[in-house]
Amino acid sequence: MVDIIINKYLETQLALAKQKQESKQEVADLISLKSKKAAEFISKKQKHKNFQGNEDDCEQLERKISCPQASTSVAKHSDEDSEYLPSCEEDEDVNILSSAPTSRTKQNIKKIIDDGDTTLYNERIDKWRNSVKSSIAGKYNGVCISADVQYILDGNKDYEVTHELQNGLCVPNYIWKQLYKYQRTGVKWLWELHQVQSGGLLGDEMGLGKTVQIIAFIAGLSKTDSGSWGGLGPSIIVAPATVIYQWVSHFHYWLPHLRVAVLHHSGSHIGNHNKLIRDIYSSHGILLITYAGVVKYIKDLLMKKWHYIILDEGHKIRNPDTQVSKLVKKFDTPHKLLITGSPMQNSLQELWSLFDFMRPGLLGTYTAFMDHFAVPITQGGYANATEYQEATALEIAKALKALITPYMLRRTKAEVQEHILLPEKNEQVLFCALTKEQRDLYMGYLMTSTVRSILDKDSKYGDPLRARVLVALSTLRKICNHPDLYLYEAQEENEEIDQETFGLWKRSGKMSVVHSLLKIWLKQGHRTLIFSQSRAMLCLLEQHLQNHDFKYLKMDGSVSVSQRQSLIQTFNENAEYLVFLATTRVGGLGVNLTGADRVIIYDPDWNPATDNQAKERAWRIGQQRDVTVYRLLSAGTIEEKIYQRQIFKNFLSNKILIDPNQKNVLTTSTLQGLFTLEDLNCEGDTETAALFKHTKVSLSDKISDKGKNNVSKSLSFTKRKLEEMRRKAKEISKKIKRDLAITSAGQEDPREKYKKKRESLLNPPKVEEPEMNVVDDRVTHTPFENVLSELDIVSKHTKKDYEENLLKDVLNTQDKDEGKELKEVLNKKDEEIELRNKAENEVIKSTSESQYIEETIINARNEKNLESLEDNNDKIIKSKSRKRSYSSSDCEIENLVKVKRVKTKKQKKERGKKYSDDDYVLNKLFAKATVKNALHHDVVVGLAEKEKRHKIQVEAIKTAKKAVRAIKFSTK
Ligand SMILES: Nc1ncnc2c1ncn2[C@@H]1O[C@H](COP(=O)(O)OP(=O)(O)OP(=O)(O)O)[C@@H](O)[C@H]1O
Repeated sequence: MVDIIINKYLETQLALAKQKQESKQEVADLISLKSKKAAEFISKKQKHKNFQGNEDDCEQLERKISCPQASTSVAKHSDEDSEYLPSCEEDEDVNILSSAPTSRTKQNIKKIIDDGDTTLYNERIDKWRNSVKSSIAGKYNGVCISADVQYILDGNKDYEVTHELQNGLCVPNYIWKQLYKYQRTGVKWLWELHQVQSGGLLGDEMGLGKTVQIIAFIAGLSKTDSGSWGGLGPSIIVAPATVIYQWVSHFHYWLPHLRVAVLHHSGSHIGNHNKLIRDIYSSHGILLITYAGVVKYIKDLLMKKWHYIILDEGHKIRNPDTQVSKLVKKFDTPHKLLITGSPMQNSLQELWSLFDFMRPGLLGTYTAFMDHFAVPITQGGYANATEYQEATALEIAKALKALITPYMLRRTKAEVQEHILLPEKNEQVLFCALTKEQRDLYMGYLMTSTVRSILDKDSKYGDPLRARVLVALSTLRKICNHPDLYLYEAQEENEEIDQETFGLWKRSGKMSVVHSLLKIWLKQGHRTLIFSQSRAMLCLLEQHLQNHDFKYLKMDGSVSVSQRQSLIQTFNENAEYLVFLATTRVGGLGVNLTGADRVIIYDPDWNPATDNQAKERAWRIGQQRDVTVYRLLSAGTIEEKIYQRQIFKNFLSNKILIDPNQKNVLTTSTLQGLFTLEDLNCEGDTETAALFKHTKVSLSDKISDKGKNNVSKSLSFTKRKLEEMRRKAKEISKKIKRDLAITSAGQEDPREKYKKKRESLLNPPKVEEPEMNVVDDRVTHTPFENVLSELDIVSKHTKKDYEENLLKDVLNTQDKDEGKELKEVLNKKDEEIELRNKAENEVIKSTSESQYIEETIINARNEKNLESLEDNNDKIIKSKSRKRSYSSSDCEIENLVKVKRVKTKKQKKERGKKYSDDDYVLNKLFAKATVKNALHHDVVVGLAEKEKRHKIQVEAIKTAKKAVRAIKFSTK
């Protein structure tokens, strides 16, 4: 009877598997009707909508989910949050110039005041002088703290003395002495350029103090009587809006006597801007201006001859065709400096544009450069390049590097680590599973007419392909972030949203990861920066933080420029704020956010530099704690493709800036490839994880290995005790056999029989392809298998639960009569199981004991004051009877058979010590199956294989020489 039922069950399962296989081909039918309808509806709506005009949506969304900080009177800014579209050149305050400064943050944030207003400037100077006087007299008045005042307070007498460089630049001692060695080299290099009347590019990695080096150099100029200006002449610094006030505060600290005014509506100057330009010009001060400001005031600025023009985050002019790039090149001075930590981001033409500003002609004309340098280097960079192309690319890259090296100074953090002693940084890419809802929406959207029209070569749609592709990609990215960012578009204007479920973290794979991370980090005492491309996503994250009582600050394009720096300072100085939310474009550039030691990059940008800039906000001089960066990617989606694109771009810039020998592993991607949802491969890897297998973080291995090592090293039972344990295990094993023999006398061992059946159920004939589930079996099984090997007998208990579940499943799949029969069988089975339980419990007891013993010994090994393992073992054995049960209710995660270990308080504490915070976090994420794979980002981007010697090398060198000749010729 049992046989028949089980056979029937098997047949049903096979039929189900077959059905599944068939239905996979018609995946459309699997998609929930609601999602499909929504996808079509939104797709239609998008056709009538300008794909960039989603600022209004964002404002509305903020109001609808009633973020308390959202004000209804917020001025509309089209800021840098270009919401998922490839990076553009716009400055972030293009529209802010004409609008009144507004803020949605209710925190009491103090504004930083520039020297635009003459009276305020004079007041500041008076305060500073008094502070200097009082500190010299040993009675510091506590009013103004600047570098020189601090220097005096530190007991230094030579605050007025300067350090003279070769050929006369005199840098005040109080600055010079505080510079790191490599920063002094930087100042010397700037002075050399100055003497040969040349511009240059200071390209040190983010956070190495480029601002400080520039200020030290300016301080030197202001103290040096040389050149036609007799020292420092009036100068302009152009910077992104967010960092304008950071410059002000740096100048006020390092060089307090200098007048520094902001030409922006947020500045302290009131009235005609020409008056401010005149004032600053005549006082040989510094005029700070945004990139958008340059466009606005260019005529008035060009009326005067300036001593220096310095572009901070100068990569803003990387596109030679933008208005601002063309305008900044019009300033008539040889002293042009460009500062950026990301000199090359997407393509080689960017490098040309930067050099065209500060060293015009060095790289020839644009066309010559593209033809002879950019094209061969890029071509040779693809994985499918011929050997000749590769060799040529290498030689030309070397030649280019040699050309630019004298005018570009770039040091990496690794190179100067011995000076700055930065803490460790751990950067990983986490591949997060989509939720079922996201997956359905994603697949649904891939089948809409919008996507079909893109992929259909004979499409009759009239609008340009690029625009349609951008709309579609942006939609897919929204789904990856949170289903509601997408579904929201389907709502009518006045429709109220369901406050209960709207933006719920559980509905998004990546948000679930953020939720887990924040919970753990709160306990571990970390503070976090979260960057997203999109203001709308930030809104959902904000709502989540409010719902969970996280204290946070938020900075996006709607925060007024004058308050951004104060907001940053508030976060850095005030540990009660646990999270700083920012859009990547506003908060990710140029600012110091060292108050945080954890960074989450929620969604990837097409431009790797944007994400790199963002993560560098925390890992920079001033950071005291180890930093961990997590880049979140939705597995199998467009986000993986974006990440791959980032890697290629990184490779390209590394080839020029670091090592021309760098080799690429990526091929070009097709349009079709962008519009797919990739499944995991047979090894459970996402596409990118498979490509960069060697960079994978395999935490489960790490932990189990650690465990194993510890166990093997720490097994120091006495011979007598080991014998005792072996004897006990044998007894138990005999008892089990006896019990089973009684229950199945004369029959084939039902346990064996059932085991066989179960095996065939668990491993049915290969008709079914692995399907990518919300919970990733493979990831969850890996740790499980590792645990199995360690806890062989214990795992049987959990396997047994699985068997029971399988049988229960049968009840749901059969019709009623069969169900009755099955119930009877199940009851019988239950009896068998109960009997077996009894027997196995004995085994489990002993195993849980030995497990407990093992763990305690591992922990005990780490104790400094461990008396003796012998004594400890005795104690453990005495207390063993108290710690023994494993129950199926311990299984917390869907599809995951998890063995919960029994832990004492002491063990928990020790465990914390044993694994780092990051290991613990990843372990949790893997266990929850929200993360499928993790890669070490640094290893992925730093792929530097040793170049093979090619026979055609000589030929390549010749071509490179020709290219250099062509460039030179083109400028004549
Ligand atoms: N010699 C120094 N002494 C003390 N602090 C320093 C020194 N050099 C740099 N710093 C501090 O290090 C931090 C980073 O410096 P800065 O903002 O100049 O870096 P950056 O290279 O311009 O970064 P980014 O490229 O991100 O704009 C700042 O807080 C700065 O005050």
